[in-house]
Amino acid sequence: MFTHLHLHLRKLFLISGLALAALVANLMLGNSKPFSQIDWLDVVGEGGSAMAVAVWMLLVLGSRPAGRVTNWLTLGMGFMFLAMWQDSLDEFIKIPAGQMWGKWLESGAMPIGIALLTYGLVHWHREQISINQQLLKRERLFREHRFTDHLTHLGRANYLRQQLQTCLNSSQVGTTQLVMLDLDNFSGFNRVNGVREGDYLLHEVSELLLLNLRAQDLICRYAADRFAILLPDTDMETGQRLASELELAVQSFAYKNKQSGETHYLSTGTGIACWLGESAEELISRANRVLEQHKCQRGLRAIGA
Ligand SMILES: Nc1nc2c(ncn2[C@@H]2O[C@H](COP(=O)(O)OP(=O)(O)OP(=O)(O)O)[C@@H](O)[C@H]2O)c(=O)[nH]1
Repeated sequence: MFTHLHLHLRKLFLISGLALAALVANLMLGNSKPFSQIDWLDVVGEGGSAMAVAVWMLLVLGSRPAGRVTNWLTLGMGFMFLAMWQDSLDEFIKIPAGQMWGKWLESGAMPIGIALLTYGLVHWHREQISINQQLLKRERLFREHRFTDHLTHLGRANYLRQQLQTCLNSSQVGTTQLVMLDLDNFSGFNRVNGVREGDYLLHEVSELLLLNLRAQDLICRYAADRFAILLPDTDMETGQRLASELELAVQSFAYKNKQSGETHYLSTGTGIACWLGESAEELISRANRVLEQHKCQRGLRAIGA
C-alpha cells in the first residue's frame, strides 16, 4: 500500500519539522487556554481535518513515484495540513493579539495550499490521460496481431514507430535514447544449425534482453535478428551504460542447442541515438546507422556456430 513512501522521506520530514516548529512557537509565544475555555467540538472537527489531510498525503506519497506532479501535490497538502494544524493548536493555545503570525499561518496557508493542490491535480489528470493512452496501446498490441511478432511475442517495427512517436510527443529533446542491437552473423548460425534452431535462439535472446531492461523501457523486434530498445527519460550516459549491459548479457549467454545440446556463445553490437528533435523515423535511421558504423569498426565476429 505504501510501496513508494521511502522515496518521499525528505518531504515527510520537512512537513513534520514545520508542524513541530509551529507547535514549539505556539508553546513559547502563546498562552495556554484554561480547560473550561476549550471547545471540544472544534478540537474534534479541526484536529480531525488536519489528520485527514495527513492521511491523504501518506496515501498519495505512498502510491506515487518522485517527480514534479508529486511535489506539487505534496506542497498543496502540506500547506493545507499546516493551516489546519495551526487551527487545531489555536483551540488550546491563545496567541497574543499583537502577533499576527498565527493568524497568517491559519488563514494564509489554506488558500495557498488549495491553489497548489489544484495545480498538482490538473497535472495529475494530464499524466493519467497519457498513462491511459499507453495502457490502451499495450492492450491493442495483444488484440492487434499486426503489431506482434509471433516468434518473440515482442512488438514489431510498426509498433516501435507508434510507441516512439507517442514517447517523443511528450519528451524533451535529449531525454530519450534509442538502442539498436543486432546479433553477429545470425545467417551463419541459421545455415549451420537450421532455421528452427535460429528461431529458438531468437526467442531466448529476446527473453534475456527483456530481463535486463527497466520497467519503463520498451523492446521490439525490429527486423530479423535486430532488436530496438526505447529508453524514455534517460540521458545519454545512462543509455550507453544500459546498451553495454545488454551487449554483455548477450555475450555472457551460453545458448544450448535444442537438438545437439551444444553450447553456442554469441556476439552482438549496439548503436545508440539520443533524440535531438528529429522525427521518429529519422531517429530510427540514425540508430541503425550508428549500429552499422560500430559493426564496421568492430569487424564481424562469428556467432559460435
Ligand atoms: N531463424 C530465423 N531466421 C530469420 C528470421 N527472420 C530472418 N531470419 C534470417 O536472419 C538472417 C539475417 O541476416 P543478416 O541481416 O545478414 O544478419 P547477420 O547474418 O547477423 O549479419 P550481420 O548482422 O552483418 O552479422 C537472414 O539469414 C534471415 O533469413 C526468423 O524469424 N527466424
